[in-house]
Amino acid sequence: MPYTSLTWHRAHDLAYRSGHPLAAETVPVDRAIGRVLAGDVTAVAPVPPVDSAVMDGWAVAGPGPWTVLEVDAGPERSRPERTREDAVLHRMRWVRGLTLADGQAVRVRAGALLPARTAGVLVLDRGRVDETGRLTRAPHAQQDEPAPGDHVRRTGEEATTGETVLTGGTTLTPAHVAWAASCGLDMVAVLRRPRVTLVITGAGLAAHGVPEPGTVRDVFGPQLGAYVAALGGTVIGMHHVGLDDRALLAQLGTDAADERQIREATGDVVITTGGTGGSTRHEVRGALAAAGAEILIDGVAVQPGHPLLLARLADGRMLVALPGHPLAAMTGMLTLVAPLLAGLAGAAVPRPGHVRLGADVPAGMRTRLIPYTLDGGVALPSRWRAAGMLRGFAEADGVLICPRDGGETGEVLEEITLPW
Ligand SMILES: Nc1nc2c(c(=O)[nH]1)N[C@H]1C(S)=C(S)[C@@H](COP(=O)(O)OP(=O)(O)OC[C@H]3O[C@@H](n4cnc5c(N)ncnc54)[C@H](O)[C@@H]3O)O[C@H]1N2
Ligand code: MOO
Repeated sequence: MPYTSLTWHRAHDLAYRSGHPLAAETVPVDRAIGRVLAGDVTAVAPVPPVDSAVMDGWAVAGPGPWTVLEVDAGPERSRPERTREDAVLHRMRWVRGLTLADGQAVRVRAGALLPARTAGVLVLDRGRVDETGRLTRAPHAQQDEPAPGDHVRRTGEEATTGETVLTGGTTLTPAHVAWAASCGLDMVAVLRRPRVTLVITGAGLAAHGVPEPGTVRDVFGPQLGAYVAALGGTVIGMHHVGLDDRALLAQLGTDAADERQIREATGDVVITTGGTGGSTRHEVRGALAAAGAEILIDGVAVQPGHPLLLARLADGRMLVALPGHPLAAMTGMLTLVAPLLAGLAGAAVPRPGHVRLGADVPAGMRTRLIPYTLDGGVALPSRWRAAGMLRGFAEADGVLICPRDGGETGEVLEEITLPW
């Protein structure tokens, strides 16, 4: 038996837990932002991989004064096309093979590789080189500087080879990806994004312009794909299904007979809109029953979005049926689709935040999901919050989860921040 009239929190939790994490795939690090790591990532080399200078100056060994060693000009010197980069690379190769003896120094720039046996870096304005190439400390420098290790970034000071540098389950940010790159990684294993098929049902849905009286402009076609993407899914197909064909919902999947149906059958989630409430309430449910689907949730105790459905199809895919009323569908995405996709993607459960009310909300029949705007740090509930309205949601900074008893100005309520 499906759960009926579940509380928002229980429905949200059940949707999260009903999605089993998908298989992993390996992707280049720079394509992994926003993806969820399939497992721990370890450093393939120490970070940093070599000792390097933090400041411009001289790498020195021994107490000083020092003789500043100079690289010879190199074999390419005579070549007219020799670039500055050639010279830098030539110098780098020279430093790589160099071991300083006590009393020797080499000029270095910030970030540059240090020769072996470097004790520390004497900062540029704290040393003087005379015309014979002899380096001494400037009059204002301390007599024992640089101290051992001064201005040196040591090999492995951030991470050692094999150390765990990112943990599985992390949703990768640009900063994570930069860190993975500096740990020497080219590829990372991430969980596959959930693949979603959209099925928009209804009669008289107009794709363009101002609809004739009695028809409606389709508001799901233009935005559900982007909404799904913002929640971490990938839309693999979008279908418009007329009223007479709602029963066809049952066929989207298992009995694939052509290439298109096979593609759909490999998806993970089906989202339908319309046909969930009132006179049409048997249409989607009937199609699901005919397909042998297991209905997990039939109705959530919220407004708008009460007639939401969550089902598991016979082939294992999950189906969310959203109501046709536009705001009810939009908030239904936050109630069931956001946690379902997070669960499938292996990401953490999206937890509600908190915000202080800037106006009273009267009591209602159920928990209400109310679009709000932030004004000076407090939440102003939108006037445009009925199930058929989109204006409040379009302007919103988030959606309040307002209890049945309502809320008073100054009270802190739970809220869901929008994913865009
Ligand atoms: N007698 C009862 N009537 C209704 C009940 C009820 O319990 N008893 N529940 C109401 C609630 S709550 C909701 S929510 C709606 C759910 O409606 P459906 O899911 O059946 O949606 P449709 O009938 O397919 O469409 C309703 C309405 O929504 C608009 N719509 C639909 N699709 C689109 C679209 N792609 N773009 C823009 N607008 C769309 C359109 O105005 C439809 O007429 O049921 C209540 N009724
Ligand atoms: O749940 Mo319905 O969304 O109130 O109109």
